[in-house]
Amino acid sequence: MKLSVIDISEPEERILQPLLEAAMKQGFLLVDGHAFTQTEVDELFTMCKEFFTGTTQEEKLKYPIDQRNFGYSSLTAENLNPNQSIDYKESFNFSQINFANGIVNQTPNYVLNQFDYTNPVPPFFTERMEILSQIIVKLHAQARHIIKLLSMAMGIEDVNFFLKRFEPSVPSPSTFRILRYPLMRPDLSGKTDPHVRAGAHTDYGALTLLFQKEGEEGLQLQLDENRWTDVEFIPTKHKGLAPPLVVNFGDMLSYWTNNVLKSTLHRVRFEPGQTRHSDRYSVVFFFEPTATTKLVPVPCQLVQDQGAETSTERELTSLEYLSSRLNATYDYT
Ligand SMILES: O=C(O)CCC(=O)C(=O)O
Ligand SMILES: [Fe+2]
Repeated sequence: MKLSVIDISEPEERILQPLLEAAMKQGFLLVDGHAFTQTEVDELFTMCKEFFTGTTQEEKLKYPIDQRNFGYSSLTAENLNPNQSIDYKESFNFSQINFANGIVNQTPNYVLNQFDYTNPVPPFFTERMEILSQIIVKLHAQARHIIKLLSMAMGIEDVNFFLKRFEPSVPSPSTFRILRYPLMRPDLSGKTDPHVRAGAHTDYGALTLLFQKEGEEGLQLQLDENRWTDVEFIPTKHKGLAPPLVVNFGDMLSYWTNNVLKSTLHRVRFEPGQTRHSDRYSVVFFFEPTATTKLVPVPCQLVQDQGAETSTERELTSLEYLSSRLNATYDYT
């Protein structure tokens, strides 16, 4: 299936309607005309591969994922859909990011009151922080641009409504994540689908940005009950740019908008007939409102119409919402 492509370098009046439609109907779209060059994305993927394949397991395990969603998660540690499948992927998450400068593990530790736990950043990444920070700052800026377009498309009176709640230097639970899905997987107790790498899930947060890589298909969406479709690769229209970013909407944004914006079920699966010769790498940015943002329904007609019968008394913050979902996923030890 080909997703709608929204070129954010085009005039707003041309893209707002298709953007809103994709957000409401598919919950997934591709964003072209972004700020990433092919060269920098290639460099980023090379770095990921070097980290996962060039670091010993002993070293990786010095940075176990913690309650701030920072650190390493080993091959079978996270199960997105434990009833149906066992995931087979390893990842490293960076959180507590100051998006004004892209420095990770830096903003005041907003969960320190609850968990006095601080993973350091592995030397592999501190040595490469300049490239990483540059990418991270850009991802945040791109996500802000997309969410601003969305606020215009949704007809929110204050067009800066979202921008004010996604300030770069205010602490947020946003996370930058790199992943490796191994080509081969062992028979994990014979339980369920051996081709799954990441089980069916919806994302927990607001907006997810994902780099596409040619020849690295595997992401699938569920648009109707029990029908999975592959996200097909689509090249950019701009010379020198990386392919369009895959953008999807998570449960928090759906909740915040009384389900006007769709959070779509997706998974990563290597289909048996596919000619795949190597592991798959993935780089994901989870863009979240600042930690204390209250998720009271977004003030616009579209959302109000939808939520006539739901309470507007909600006081849950962005951090509370996300933490409860993450705590249900990980077994932090
Ligand atoms: O690697 C991918 O293509 C998807 C990853 C994903 O869905 C996630 O990390 O939430
Ligand atoms: Fe996801």
